[in-house]
Amino acid sequence: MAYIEPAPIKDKENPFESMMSRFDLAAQILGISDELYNILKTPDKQVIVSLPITMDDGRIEVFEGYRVIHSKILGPTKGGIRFDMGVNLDEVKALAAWMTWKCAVVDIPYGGAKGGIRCNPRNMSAGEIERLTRAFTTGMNDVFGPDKDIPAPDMGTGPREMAWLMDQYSRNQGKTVTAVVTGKPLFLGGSLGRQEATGRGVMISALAAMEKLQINPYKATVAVQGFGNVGSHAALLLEERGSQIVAVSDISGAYYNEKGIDIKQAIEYRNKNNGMLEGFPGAEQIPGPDLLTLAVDVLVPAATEDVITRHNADKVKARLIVEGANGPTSSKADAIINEKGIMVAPDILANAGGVTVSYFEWVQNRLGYKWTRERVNRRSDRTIRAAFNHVYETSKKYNVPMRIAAYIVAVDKIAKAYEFRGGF
Ligand SMILES: NC(=O)C1=CN([C@@H]2O[C@H](COP(=O)(O)OP(=O)(O)OC[C@H]3O[C@@H](n4cnc5c(N)ncnc54)[C@H](OP(=O)(O)O)[C@@H]3O)[C@@H](O)[C@H]2O)C=CC1
Ligand SMILES: O=C(O)CCC(=O)C(=O)O
Repeated sequence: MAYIEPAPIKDKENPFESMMSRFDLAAQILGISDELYNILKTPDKQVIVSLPITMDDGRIEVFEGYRVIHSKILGPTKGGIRFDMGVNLDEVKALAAWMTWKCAVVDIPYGGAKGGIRCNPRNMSAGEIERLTRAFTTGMNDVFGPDKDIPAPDMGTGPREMAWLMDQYSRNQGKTVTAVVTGKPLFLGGSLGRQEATGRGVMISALAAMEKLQINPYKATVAVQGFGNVGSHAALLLEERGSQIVAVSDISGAYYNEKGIDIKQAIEYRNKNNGMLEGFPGAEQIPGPDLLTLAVDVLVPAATEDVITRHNADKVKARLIVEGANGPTSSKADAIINEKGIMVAPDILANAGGVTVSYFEWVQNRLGYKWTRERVNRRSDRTIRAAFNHVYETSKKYNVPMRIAAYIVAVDKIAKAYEFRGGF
């Protein structure tokens, strides 16, 4: 079947619409039935909880928390929890569906889910964040479970929040249940390698794509948007493989040095500077959005959704985009990026290193055993490389861009699972 660009969406895009337009196209190419299409376009479950929290000044503030279970056809559902002011139901629905596709692309036995709380963790004390995390966990007591739905970190959350979640769930159950959440601190059942796993998967995907494009990683220049868990580890690991990271950014702006940024120095600076790059002396500050249109070989958007849009896609100069973030390219931008011949290692492939090592963490928790860092890295590198090759071959087979190929791989697998399980 010939490749057709996704149908343009009339009004402003939102992440759910962006996700759906790619899913629609993959479903059309695969010729999946209307019945199955209808099942997959609607999440299995959407839960919203109201969370009244006593703030440090004695006021009671009410937050809204979400968990969306997209599909459990391939196993218990998996997906991170985001603390951010932009969290809303449509975003969480898109992120949950992306988890379904992502787990299928890397062939791990999970369905997809995602959660979040609309809040600004930067303006909250550790005590307030802890109370919020515990209240959310209790609110989701019937949703979470090591065989049902297993959360993990995402934007604005990390091992600290996962420890509180594990502790609160365990208190509610009257026993310690480490396997209810992944991305935990090492001494509480976390896995070696999970912290850097998403960035590592980005690095492995970038190297695999550079090989296809015949870009020498030792001569490649890279710009990385977002300097949190994913962006900073991706930058460090690509630098270690010989590439020159010429720009990094966070919410304070972008930092550019044509001779290359010392990423270890940037990480140390950020860690001492309240988590921010602001004032970083190793580079010149430029406006944040300019990072996306720099003349580099590789662009790694690793911050948030819809940063490459129809408004700036024609100005992107990179030959390769490796998506560390979920949904950084809007579906309207896809057409422009494809027209320009830019290869995209899509989010549901390139950032799947995180959920892959989360799966290894869950396996270790259930075995009551600890793997070495080498074993974790070896297995996750192998998983991402195999997934990359599968998606690349699929893109050749159907003559479609890598993103649509990744959706085809995922939707095909899930369609078969529904067909074989039946029971409707
Ligand atoms: N953590 C994980 O394992 C996984 C994460 N992802 C995805 O990767 C992305 C980043 O997540 P993660 O690294 O965990 O989140 P973090 O909260 O650790 O980091 C987010 C980073 O992005 C920056 N940022 C946010 N908005 C912008 C913006 N508009 N322009 C530039 N920088 C911005 C933040 O800056 P500041 O600190 O100044 O606010 C911060 O540096 C998300 O899309 C997430 O869903 C995907 C797979 C797994
Ligand atoms: O590690 C996980 O289980 C999920 C990570 C995540 O939320 C993601 O891949 O977007």
